This record gives sequence, C-alpha cells and structure tokens, in this order.
Amino acid sequence: MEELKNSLNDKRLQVLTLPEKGRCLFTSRDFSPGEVIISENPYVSVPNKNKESPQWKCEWCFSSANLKKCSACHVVWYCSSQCQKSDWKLHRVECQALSKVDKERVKSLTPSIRLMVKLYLRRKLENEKIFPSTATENYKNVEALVSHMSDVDEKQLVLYGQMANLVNLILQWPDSEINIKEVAENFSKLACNAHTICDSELRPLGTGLYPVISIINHSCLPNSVLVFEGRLAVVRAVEHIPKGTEVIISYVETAGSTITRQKALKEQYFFSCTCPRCIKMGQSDDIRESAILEGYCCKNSGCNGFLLRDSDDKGFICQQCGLLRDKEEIKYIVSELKLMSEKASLSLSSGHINEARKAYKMIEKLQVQSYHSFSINLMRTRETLLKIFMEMQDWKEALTYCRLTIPVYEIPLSFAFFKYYISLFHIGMYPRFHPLLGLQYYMCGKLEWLLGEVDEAVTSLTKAFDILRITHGIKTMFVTDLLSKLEEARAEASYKLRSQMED
Ligand SMILES: C[S@@+](CC[C@H](N)C(=O)[O-])C[C@H]1O[C@@H](n2cnc3c(N)ncnc32)[C@H](O)[C@@H]1O
Repeated sequence: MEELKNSLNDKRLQVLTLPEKGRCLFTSRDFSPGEVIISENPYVSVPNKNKESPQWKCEWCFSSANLKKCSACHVVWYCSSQCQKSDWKLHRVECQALSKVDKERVKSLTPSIRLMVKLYLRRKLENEKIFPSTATENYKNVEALVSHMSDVDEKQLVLYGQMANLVNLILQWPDSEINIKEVAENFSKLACNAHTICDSELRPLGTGLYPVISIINHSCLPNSVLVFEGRLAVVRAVEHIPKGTEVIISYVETAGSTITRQKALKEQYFFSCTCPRCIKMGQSDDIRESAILEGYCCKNSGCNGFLLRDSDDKGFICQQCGLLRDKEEIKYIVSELKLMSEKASLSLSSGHINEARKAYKMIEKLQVQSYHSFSINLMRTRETLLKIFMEMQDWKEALTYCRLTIPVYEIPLSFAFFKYYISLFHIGMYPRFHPLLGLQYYMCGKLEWLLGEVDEAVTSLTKAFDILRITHGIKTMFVTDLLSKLEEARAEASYKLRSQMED
C-alpha cells in the first residue's frame, strides 16, 4: 500500500481511509473539467458475450471485427496478431488450462469464471517474475479490495463456493497453491469492485478489474466520470475539483429516485449513500422527485400534477388538482404493463423487430396515459423504440424518439437542494456533463443531418461536443470525429444560408 500511495502522490493524488467509507481517493492539486485524474489498464479483463452483446470479441481490445479463434483452446478470439501477442504472456498459461477442460464445460464458462481463472494465473506469473510487479500492477492491490464477505447472504456464498470449485477444476493446482475460501472471497470482491468495460457509446464490451480505480468511492452527485478508451479505464473531472477534495464517481444510474438508487447500492455494494441527494430521502422535495420520476400522472390529461398515495389507501391523489386515481385502476395498469413488457422484450430478443415495434408502441401509449410525462419508465420505453427504429433504418421516427428522450434527461428538478448546485450542475436528472446526455445529443445531431435539418444538426452536435469533450476527452478519436462532423455541418449550414441569400 505504501508503494501505491507514493506512486499516487506523484500523480497528485492521495489515499485516505475514513471510518464510514474505507479507502478514499483525494486530490492534492486542483483538477479542471475534462482533465484526466487517473487512468489504468486492467489487471485482468474478459470480453462479454450475452443476449445484449451477442458477438464474439477480441480478448485484448474487445473489437468484433476480423476475429480468429485461438487454434489451441478454441475459446479465445483475437482481431489481429498484435492483440494476440499483447495477450500472449497470460494466454499461454490460460490456453494450457482451457485445453484440458471438457469441451461441453468450456462452452458454459461464464465471464466471471474466466476472469477469476485469469486473476489466479496472473498472480502465479507475478510470483514467478514473468509479469513484473509494480506499485500499480500488483496482486497486493487486489488483496486490499473490499469483499463484504460478512454481508453476503447464505445463498450467494454457496454460489461463490461452487464457482470457486469450478475455478479449481480448471486450474488443477495442488491444494497448497489454491485456497477455495479465498477464491470465493475474490468472487465477492469482483462483485463490488470490477467494472463493466464499455465503448465510447457506452455499449458494454466486457468486464475488467482495475484495482487502483477501485479505490474511488460513489456519489449520486459525482465530480468525475469513468469512461474507457479501449481497455484503458480513464477517470475525468466533470467539474472544477479543488485540491483536497474526494474524487467520486457514480456506481449506478443517477436518474432513478433516491429509494431506487439506495436499493441498488445496498444490494451490490452494501452501503447507504449519504450524498447531498440521498440525505434528502423522505423529505418533501425527495418525495416529489420520486413521484415524478417513478409515479403516475393525473387522470385529468390537462393537469401536469404528480400523485401521492392518499392516507385512506384508496389510491393516489393528484397534488395539483386533488383528483383521486383509484388503487384498483393502478393495479390493473401495472399488471397489464408487466404482461406487455414481457411479450415485447421476448419479440425484441428473438429478433422479431416489427412485432417488437408494435408491442413497445402499445406500451408507450399506456404509459403516456398512466405515468407522469417525466417518468423514467416512459423514457426507457422511448429509448427502446429509438433503438428499434434505428435498426429498421426509419430515421424520421428514430429522430422523433431521440428528441422525446432529451427533455427527460434534462428535466428541471426545481427542488430546493438542487438550487444549491446551480453553479456546479445543470439542474436535471443528470449532471451537466453526463456522457449519456452528450451521446443522445450526438445521435440527434447525426439523424438531423441525415434528414437534411442542417441548422438543427449544428445545434445538437455543438451541445454534444460541449459535453463529450469533457467526459470523453478532446484528444480521443471519438471526439475528434464528432468535431469534424460538427465542422462539416457548420460549413453546410453556412453554404445553405449563402445560397438562400443569393436566391
Ligand atoms: C469500489 S470500492 C471503493 C473503495 C473502498 N472504499 C475501499 O476501501 O477499498 C466500493 C466499496 O466502497 C464503499 N463505498 C463506496 N462509496 C461509498 C459511499 N459513498 N459511502 C460509504 N461507503 C462507500 C462500500 O463499502 C463499497 O462496497
């Protein structure tokens, strides 16, 4: 830990331990918005292959193009000999282990099992000095991670035990070299420390363990953001961070209500957040925020009030006009939506895109009649419809849905405590510099341009650039591409204006 602390000191960062949070990362100089605070390569990583991301991916860079399978183990894929070479030191031993495993069992290996196998192989190679150990790349940093073993429930512990046995079966090491209890504990460490590696558009690609970045704690009002440049994890400041401030990122979707965020944090990370948003839980502003984000709308379509459960438990009362929405009606809507959502998601996952489009349109219609106009559920349905229309190459409808989601990303939650943050944050569901908001503007701009709405495209691409240059970094290929699109759109808009003036 001393070695790591000294290395972080050189980066003007400091590790402190607080009783209520454990280790925390603090700045020892000012950081500006968009500046990289810390970046780290994964200690171990593995690509994901599941329903949401069904393609095979390169073991090293996660690309899905030009893949070739490793001819020895038939498990791992590479997009180039360069990537294969970069991974060789670790894969050489992994390949030997995987080649001995029964073919049927190999097929069912999950990314978590593979990640754990790689973790133990890397530790072994580090002990044998085949991998150099440095202050930041060192198994000691894995040992220092929190595991929350005493908080994990019995059922989960049994599952970790079974997974640990499978790792043991793959490695086939003597008892003196592997401790099943320790492997099970390491699974618990992965659950609250590993990160989902995403591409620049936040599509999940894989899972990685970044033991130094794992020191960073959570806040629902973060001052930093974690993004990935290939396999490199990069933490950037999204606001001015003065010297002596804790670096904080968000572990969960910040758009949810306080209860939803707290539940997610408790279930996966075993703590109760006490950030400025969370300490308001149960107060009138917070109740109102939850009712808007996750509650129902007034029966009177002309009223934009939010609903709260009435004291007699007959239903929900509109806080603006006083109209009651019957409990039984709400129950019926909820069960209908559940049934419809199951059917819709089945159509989507089985590739019946037209059926999925119809099903999600019906869900949207019912949600518009039931939920508040700023509801997260309604926004999620519209995000799905946007994806469906993109897949169907119906650009006009896709643009409509893209535009419908943006105001919800930016809803004015005009609550008292948010006013305090007015200078730091855009007042909305997401902080001003949130990658999702930037990406939504980027998508909107590209669709507007494609459909010939050049002036609108310039406005949207400019907004996207203003956000993504901070979250993704001005020098990355992703933002350089966006900038050249913006410049081209600007040139086209001014050419159009000149032509109109000459006519
Ligand atoms: C990825 S680790 C962060 C580093 C951790 N503090 C440590 O000592 O290694 C995640 C764990 O840190 C703690 N943690 C993170 N954010 C927190 C917060 N805002 N309040 C309290 N505990 C927090 C929780 O125990 C959580 O499971």
